[in-house]
Amino acid sequence: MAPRSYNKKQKRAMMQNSSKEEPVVSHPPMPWFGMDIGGTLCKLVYFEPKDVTPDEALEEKETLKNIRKYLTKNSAYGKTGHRDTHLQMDDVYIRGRRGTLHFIRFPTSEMDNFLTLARNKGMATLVSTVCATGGGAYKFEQNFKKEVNMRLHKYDELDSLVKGILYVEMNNPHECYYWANLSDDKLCEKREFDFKDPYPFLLVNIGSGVSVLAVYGPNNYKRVSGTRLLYMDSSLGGGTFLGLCSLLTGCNSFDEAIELATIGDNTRVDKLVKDIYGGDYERFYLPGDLVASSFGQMITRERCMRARREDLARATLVTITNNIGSIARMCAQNEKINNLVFVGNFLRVNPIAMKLLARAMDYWSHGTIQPVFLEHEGYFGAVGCLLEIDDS
Ligand SMILES: Nc1ncnc2c1ncn2[C@@H]1O[C@H](COP(=O)(O)OP(=O)(O)OP(=O)(O)O)[C@@H](O)[C@H]1O
Ligand SMILES: CC(C)(CO)[C@@H](O)C(=O)NCCC(=O)O
Repeated sequence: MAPRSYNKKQKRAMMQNSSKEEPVVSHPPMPWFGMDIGGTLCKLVYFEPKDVTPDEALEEKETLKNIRKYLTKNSAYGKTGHRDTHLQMDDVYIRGRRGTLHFIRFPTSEMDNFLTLARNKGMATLVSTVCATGGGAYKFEQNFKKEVNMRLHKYDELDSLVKGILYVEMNNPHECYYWANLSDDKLCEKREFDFKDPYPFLLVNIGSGVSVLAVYGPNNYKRVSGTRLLYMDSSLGGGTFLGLCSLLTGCNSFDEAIELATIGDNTRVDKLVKDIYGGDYERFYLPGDLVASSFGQMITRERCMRARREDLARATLVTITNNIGSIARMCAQNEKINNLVFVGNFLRVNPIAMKLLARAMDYWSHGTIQPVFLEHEGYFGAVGCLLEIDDS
């Protein structure tokens, strides 16, 4: 992958929706939202126009003004809604309009409360359509119609994911990074990565479940992993981690699970090669520190009593992450693709998992695979479907 050689302005001109030659089109009415309603989290991307003309401002309905103020002045909405202010993207173009992208998330289980709030804020009085993707775009379609008089324009989640990644990467020079100095935890750090000429790349989306895509070009990809395909079953994902961790530790949130895992020690829970061999299994080059059996120590009462909540959280994180890493590696081998990109909210506030994945790829590929991570982790589907906004 060669060094980045185009500047912000050139990149904008390259964007499909902001070409100067493109005829002026009429846009759907504001507000413009993209929603990715996933199995665990609902991601909402809001485009705030910054090029509003005085005439437009005069015409703007009071409700719309209030909604804009509510969304952009707060960073917490109720008990569970959050705006990720550190991810905000200013000065971006969508369909020739200049504005700011705001990134908001809330648990999908709170959908009823979200719809009630949206209705109370007057959304139902705005004749509006929302671009939506993810399974929830289908599951909650009628609720949107009934509660807030909104028609959902549904888009496929994997199309939106790829589209969103390409758009965000084009508009944010600091989007991609990798982990350098993996062998030394003290020196291990994030470094910017150049994403120019990335094709083909294997895209591993770790949400509630895991989807693996082989991406050959902007509009050319295939889903290579899933239960319906013979050689891979990826039903362990971020949801499995959170589910198991909640059961085992009694934690109440993903953030708490990660905090516990950060101070935990999985070797008090897992059985290592050295627990079995007393050292390395030299004949087959298995180092003593390798996990031979995840949770393998938890077979005696005494060991179970000694394992702390944080150790259980760490062991759960290591088990699930390594499993996902193996699937990614096998897919990469099968598809003969060396560029790997990991996304999805499982990686949110989760450097442990990212470094584990990076180390696993490095180890198994003998240094030929260097996985890339993206700052906007789980928001690409929502961005991608927002870009679909059209006159329909
Ligand atoms: N605040 C959070 N609450 C719950 N889970 C979180 C949170 N932050 C990160 N996660 C992790 O992210 C995962 C969800 O990721 P993501 O939002 O990408 O997927 P999703 O769209 O909900 O799922 P799917 O695409 O499979 O339908 C959870 O399973 C959990 O592991
Ligand atoms: C079902 C989806 C696509 C929803 O985003 C995702 O959770 C997933 O890819 N799960 C893995 C399902 C499988 O094993 O094919």
